[in-house]
Amino acid sequence: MILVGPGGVFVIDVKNWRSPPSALDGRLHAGSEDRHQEIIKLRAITSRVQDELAILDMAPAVVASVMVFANQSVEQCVGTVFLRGVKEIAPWLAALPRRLTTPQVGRVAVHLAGKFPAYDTPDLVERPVRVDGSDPQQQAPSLFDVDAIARAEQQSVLARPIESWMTYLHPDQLAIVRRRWNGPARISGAAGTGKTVVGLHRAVWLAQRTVGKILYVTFVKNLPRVQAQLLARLSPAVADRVEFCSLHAWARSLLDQRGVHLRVDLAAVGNCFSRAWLHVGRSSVLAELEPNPTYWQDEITYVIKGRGFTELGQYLTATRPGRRTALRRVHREAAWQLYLEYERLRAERGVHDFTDVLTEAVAVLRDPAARPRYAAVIADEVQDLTLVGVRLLHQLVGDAPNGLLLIGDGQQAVYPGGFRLSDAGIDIRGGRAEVLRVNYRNAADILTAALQTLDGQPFDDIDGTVVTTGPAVETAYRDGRVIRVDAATANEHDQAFLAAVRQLAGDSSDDRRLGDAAVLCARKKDVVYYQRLLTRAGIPNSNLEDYDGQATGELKVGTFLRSKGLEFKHVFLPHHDRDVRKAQTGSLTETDRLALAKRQLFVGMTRARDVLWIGAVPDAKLPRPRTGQEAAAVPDSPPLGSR
Ligand SMILES: Nc1ncnc2c1ncn2[C@@H]1O[C@H](COP(=O)(O)OP(=O)(O)OP(=O)(O)O)[C@@H](O)[C@H]1O
Repeated sequence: MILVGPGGVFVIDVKNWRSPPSALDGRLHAGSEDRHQEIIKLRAITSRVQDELAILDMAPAVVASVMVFANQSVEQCVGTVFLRGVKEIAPWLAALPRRLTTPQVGRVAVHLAGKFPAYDTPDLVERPVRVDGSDPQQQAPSLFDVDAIARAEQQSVLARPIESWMTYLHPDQLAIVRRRWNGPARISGAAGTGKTVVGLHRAVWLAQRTVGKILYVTFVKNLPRVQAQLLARLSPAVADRVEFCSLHAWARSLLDQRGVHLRVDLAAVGNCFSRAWLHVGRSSVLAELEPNPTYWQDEITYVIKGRGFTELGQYLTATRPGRRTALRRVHREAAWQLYLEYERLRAERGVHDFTDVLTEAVAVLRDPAARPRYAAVIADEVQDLTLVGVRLLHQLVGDAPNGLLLIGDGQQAVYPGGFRLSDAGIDIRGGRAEVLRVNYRNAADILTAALQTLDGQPFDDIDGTVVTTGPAVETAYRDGRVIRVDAATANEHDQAFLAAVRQLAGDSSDDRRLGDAAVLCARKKDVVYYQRLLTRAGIPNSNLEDYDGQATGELKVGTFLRSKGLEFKHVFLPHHDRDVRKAQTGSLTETDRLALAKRQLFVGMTRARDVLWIGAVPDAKLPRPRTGQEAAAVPDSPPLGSR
């Protein structure tokens, strides 16, 4: 039976077993008898229904398999199949959040009725008879608990409605979700084109067709929580089959399980770098090229260690994707000396940085027996991983069909440096590079303003090409606006900012408008500053680091980096251009600093769906560029891979 309702489409198989159903080792049993074949048959029909619904652009996640048991009380899952007793089924269906409107239910039902014609059944006239002659209609217990269904319906009404993308996809998105690749694949596309949406649907599709776990990793540490929430709403049946984790957390847990304990201490490694700079960096040719040691710290993190170089020869001949400042041989030799000194001091202190965690995990996984088994690995925001990180993921599934999926957009790379997939031995040729082109998130004015910030600057793509033109992207039409405030002083700027936030909150008790808004800043210290300012003004706010995707009434405050992959109806960017202006130091590495600051700002701007507020104090004097020595004492970018 196929049931279509507001909660989705359900392929239902009704069983009348004597023994209670149960799941043993992931297989369906009736008492002690293995009846898993029934699950396989049901899944096969579900898959046919999914194929038919793809014609209506409907995502596979909409279709669920359910086995209903007469005479049994059961509420559990076997793989992705729901088992429900006849008493449980109705309240369960009634409680589901609404996915389809009434007209959509009608369209889907008509379409499926045409594809799956009903069996002819003889007209049965049911005439229950009791031997004692009493009227069974009067005495039979009701099939459903009407109160329970009413309570469940109430629950459904209160539940957040399912977003449209959880049900319907663009034909290009849907085709990618269902594609069969014979090796690693990659999805790219400009901001807001639904890359993560496709990644989540793909995870569901894979989970429905495999038995192993799917690993879904990203670089940012708060994003996995949000993505896990989304997947649980998209397809509750597969929620425990998909493991969401940041790459570093995953690698650390792997090392812990294998008994390899590293002492990751960011303050200590930062100190090791500062000392290494004082010993061998600041008196070298490096300081002439760029006196701010942060640039060289990044060179070690993202280029030398991030790409896993172990010999000077490798570094001397390497191209440096993501960094355009030309380094001559003397500079590379000096950077290598700085790296060696840093490593010496680090080893002396017995501390490790984040890259060490990934490098060590790669070493552990060289032994195939040490590799955890995954049916597939999906990496989101892949442009922010280092080469070592991508190698680690590739080790887990190799070139298996549908094994590795890399999702990302080089234009949104927020860390310096980069890599090419070919350096990781990953080949995506042969129709395994997909591009998405419709932006669903940003109002057209917001996207235009964000692209103007980038000013057409080229960026290095992980496929090894340099992209020099803006992305070909259409916006799905939506109203929205960009509000620009140029203030004369910082105080005036902040007053305008607070007035805009207050206006958003209004005087109403509806705190949802604040809850779907964020204040994004380039630096952590600005986050602290704006949280204080908001708190003093009595505006409820919370740090984006603590956000897990659950709706709250608080205004979120965080850095551009923490906002990766997220989106809000309203976004405020106080002093939005400060880092871009600061990057224009006139130093020889200005191109790299400027490109990075612009990409980070671009990420912040493209988090806004409807309204983007951007403040600036155009005439503000910026602090003079620091000398190498001062900067060494106060690192101004994430220390050696802090996330
Ligand atoms: N088919 C769709 N129908 C309706 N909305 C969609 C669709 N696909 C995506 N969206 C909307 O676009 C938003 C952006 O999608 P998503 O976060 O997946 O984009 P992205 O390409 O990963 O973005 P970014 O790279 O900027 O983080 C989603 O939250 C969703 O609201």
